Amino acid sequence: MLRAGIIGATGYGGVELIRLLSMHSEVGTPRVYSSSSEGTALASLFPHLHQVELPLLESIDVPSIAENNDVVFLATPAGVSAQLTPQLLQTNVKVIDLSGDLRLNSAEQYQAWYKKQPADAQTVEQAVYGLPEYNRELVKQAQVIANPGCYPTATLLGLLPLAKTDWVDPDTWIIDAKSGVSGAGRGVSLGVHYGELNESINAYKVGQHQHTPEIEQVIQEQTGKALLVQFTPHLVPMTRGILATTYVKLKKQVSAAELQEYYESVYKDEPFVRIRPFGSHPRTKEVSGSNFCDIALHLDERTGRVIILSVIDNLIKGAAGQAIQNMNIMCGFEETAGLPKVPLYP
Ligand SMILES: NC(=O)C1=CN([C@@H]2O[C@H](COP(=O)(O)OP(=O)(O)OC[C@H]3O[C@@H](n4cnc5c(N)ncnc54)[C@H](OP(=O)(O)O)[C@@H]3O)[C@@H](O)[C@H]2O)C=CC1
Ligand SMILES: CC(=O)N[C@@H](CCC(=O)OP(=O)(O)O)C(=O)O
Repeated sequence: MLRAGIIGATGYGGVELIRLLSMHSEVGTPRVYSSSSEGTALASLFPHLHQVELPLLESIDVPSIAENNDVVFLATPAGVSAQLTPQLLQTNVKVIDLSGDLRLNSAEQYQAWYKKQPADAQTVEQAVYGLPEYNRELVKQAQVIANPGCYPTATLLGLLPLAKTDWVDPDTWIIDAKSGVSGAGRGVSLGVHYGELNESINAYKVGQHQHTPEIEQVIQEQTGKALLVQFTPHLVPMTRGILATTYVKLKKQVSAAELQEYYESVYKDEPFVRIRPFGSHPRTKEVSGSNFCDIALHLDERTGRVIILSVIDNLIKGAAGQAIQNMNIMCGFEETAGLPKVPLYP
């Protein structure tokens, strides 16, 4: 059995990793690590985990973590992986980082968008961006994965097929995305207070969200074109889910049938991307609890724009599920192992 450890096990990403790993036939009972609750039983903090067999939370001691695990997930806030991952990589352990610390190639970009000290250049260079649909071969060989951000996952899976064609004007990408509040993690702040959030919707970090350079970097890597995207995230009063609505201007005439056929062919062998009928309206509820990204295409002939709708569960395809998908690929397991086959509904 694979030995897996989770640092940041008391957060939303961490407990979702525990839930999914508990259903994985190739992985043993994970070890769980905490910077604040050493010696505590996780089930005393999370009663829903009551029957899951787990050891007590352990402190974060790198030599002991490396000795006792084959794979370590970091479900920790920005800044932590930049410190821990270089130490973990001195050993044979594989690392899957759910935070944004290892995603941006440029230290200047990381500092500018995350306002934190970047990881050392060698660690960042070693990290493979874990979007399996586009980087599967690199993920297979990787020792360290930068698990993609939740908004970039939904956005890039929707946008990349079209970005790779010469059908669109690359300077016209606009992404309008909405997230449930679990995207902000378990920590409390005024913005995620029930009374502030319920029956309300707001944009935030307009023109300043840290996932903007991540989306631009991956488009450039995948298409060779450097470009700027307009990305606006919104907070909506639901627990889970992201809907990304992406707009781009066509520069060639393309029919609805061509678009649909093209997307279906790009993703035909992908276990976690489902192309919906042309002109449909995927709901976050229809992927909730699963590792699916559902995508629907629209064409507005009046304005000459394609509109791409993509939905994911931010905690699964946007975080813990994609991390396990990456682990499966790195370890030679079935890519779908441990990941729910049917979403929760309603
Ligand atoms: N929520 C989501 O939908 C997504 C989250 N992410 C990213 O994944 C990471 C985890 O997110 P999420 O689980 O939501 O966050 P949470 O805030 O829910 O949990 C983070 C955990 O990190 C631990 N932690 C805090 N400070 C430190 C520290 N200095 N050193 C070590 N551990 C620390 C805490 O546990 P303890 O006090 O026990 O150590 C805490 O429970 C973040 O980087 C986030 O941006 C990425 C995609 C989606
Ligand atoms: C709703 C909400 O607040 N979402 C978070 C998701 C970002 C995240 O998870 O951050 P990294 O992936 O970059 O670490 C946000 O917008 O900051």
